[in-house]
Amino acid sequence: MGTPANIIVGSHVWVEDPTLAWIDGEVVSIKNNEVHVQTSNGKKVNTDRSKVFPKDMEAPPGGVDDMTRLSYLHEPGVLQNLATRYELNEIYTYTGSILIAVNPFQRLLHLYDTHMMEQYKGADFGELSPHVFAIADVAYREMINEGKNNSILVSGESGAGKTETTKMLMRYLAHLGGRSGVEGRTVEQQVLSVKSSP
Ligand SMILES: Nc1ncnc2c1ncn2[C@@H]1O[C@H](COP(=O)(O)OP(=O)(O)OP(=O)(O)O)[C@@H](O)[C@H]1O
Repeated sequence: MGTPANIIVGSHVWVEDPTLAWIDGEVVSIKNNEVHVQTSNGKKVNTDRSKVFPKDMEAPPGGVDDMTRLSYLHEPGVLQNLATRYELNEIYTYTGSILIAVNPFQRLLHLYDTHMMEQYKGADFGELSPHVFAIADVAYREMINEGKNNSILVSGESGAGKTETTKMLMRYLAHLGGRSGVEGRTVEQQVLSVKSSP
């Protein structure tokens, strides 16, 4: 995460904050490698130039749905984008072909209903809003088209939402399999019952 050299007096920047992780502010002076920043919450911070990151003042108010479109792909930029989207209940964001999911800690039922599954079925990747169904759809289609096994890696720290995400992936894949199966159970019921077995 290199720091661009174009930090000057008046630049809008991000600096580390012990409580908020990052806070935005404006550079008021620079002496050698020490940068003085007036933060938006009224503090004065003196820090090394290498710890000051430019803030994109032209970022769309609702954030971007693919982080490769961020002007600055640094930690505060990424976190700011995720937080902006999260406030709008947009829990999914792409970084290229990778999906980032932020745990909503609430049921967002509209995100996972049958109507939503139907929308993602066969849709070009990136055509619709970032979603776990889009990832499952691409993986499934590649598997069918190339006739090879495929995998989806779900990773994150404890409590991040891996189990929920995996459930949604399996539900979508089972939905694609769609026909009624043995003993009158749908493929979805069969797949989900396999997962919950001890
Ligand atoms: N997409 C989601 N929608 C609604 N709630 C969610 C979602 N993802 C996570 N949660 C909530 O967060 C809780 C923790 O998520 P989950 O069990 O999936 O985490 P995990 O990454 O599998 O954790 P661990 O590694 O500790 O098993 C869930 O019980 C659920 O309440």
